[in-house]
Amino acid sequence: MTDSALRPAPVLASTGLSIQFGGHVAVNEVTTRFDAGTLTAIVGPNGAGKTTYFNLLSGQLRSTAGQVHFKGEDVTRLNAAQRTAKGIGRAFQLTNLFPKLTVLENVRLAVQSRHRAGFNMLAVWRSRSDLIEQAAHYVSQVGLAARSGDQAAKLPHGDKRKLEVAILMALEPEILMFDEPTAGMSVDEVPVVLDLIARLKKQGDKTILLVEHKMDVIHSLADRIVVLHNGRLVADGAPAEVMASAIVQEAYLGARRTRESRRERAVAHA
Ligand SMILES: Nc1ncnc2c1ncn2[C@@H]1O[C@H](COP(=O)(O)OP(=O)(O)OP(=O)(O)O)[C@@H](O)[C@H]1O
Repeated sequence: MTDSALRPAPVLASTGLSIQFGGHVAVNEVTTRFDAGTLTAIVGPNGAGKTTYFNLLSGQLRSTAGQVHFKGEDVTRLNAAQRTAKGIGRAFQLTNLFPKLTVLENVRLAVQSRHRAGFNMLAVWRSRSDLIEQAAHYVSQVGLAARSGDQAAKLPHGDKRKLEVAILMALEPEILMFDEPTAGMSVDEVPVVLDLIARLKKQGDKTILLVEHKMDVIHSLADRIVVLHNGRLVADGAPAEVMASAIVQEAYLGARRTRESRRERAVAHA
């Protein structure tokens, strides 16, 4: 029996996935799979196509070629809401918060929408206090219990990002996608969100995709790294192996080194 015959079916897979904006191919025939219970970091230089690839997986963008499969089902033609209902959840950078509602109300709406998405008729009879209790659980998991009654709009940036994570958790998706979850956070806020992602990973039943620039974050969390460069997948494997590969040194670290050496030269000349 071959290895692939022994391997369980992936939770999410892309096959030849591509998108073109005018003459520019932002994601170019990306074929890969994401297995249950793993955390994959998607890395690459600025403009490599990471966010666009995320948009194609979650349905925010329609591909110009290729397919997306979720648990074996072709979801390529489904829109973002339909994919969310199936279990592909994505934390949005502040765009899915209701600014006038409180922290708890925002999360409660996510809990409610999950019950409706499952066509759970019992949900109709579910008491309001039950929904609130569930919402409060997620709010406290992200460390926002003290801010439950605050309006989302009035939260500092870091707390808004935590609220996004609470909303995502409340949807209880099988796949959790985070696009630079700590971007714009202060140094003391970063560990809270990373700890949350680490805890989600420890549960073992979630498939997590993470676009991240911070190498220390990737090293501490990722089981696997996928590298995009100019829209193409150029490396895919265990973190140590991928980071040591010549193509990554060239495509990703090379770009960073060039910036660093430019900075060093500037300092030397100063
Ligand atoms: N809607 C769009 N229309 C035209 N070009 C786009 C669009 N979205 C992305 N692009 C282009 O596609 C390429 C990939 O962009 P993308 O944002 O996916 O890169 P990224 O790897 O996420 O970059 P960063 O790390 O800077 O966020 C870039 O050249 C970008 O300018």
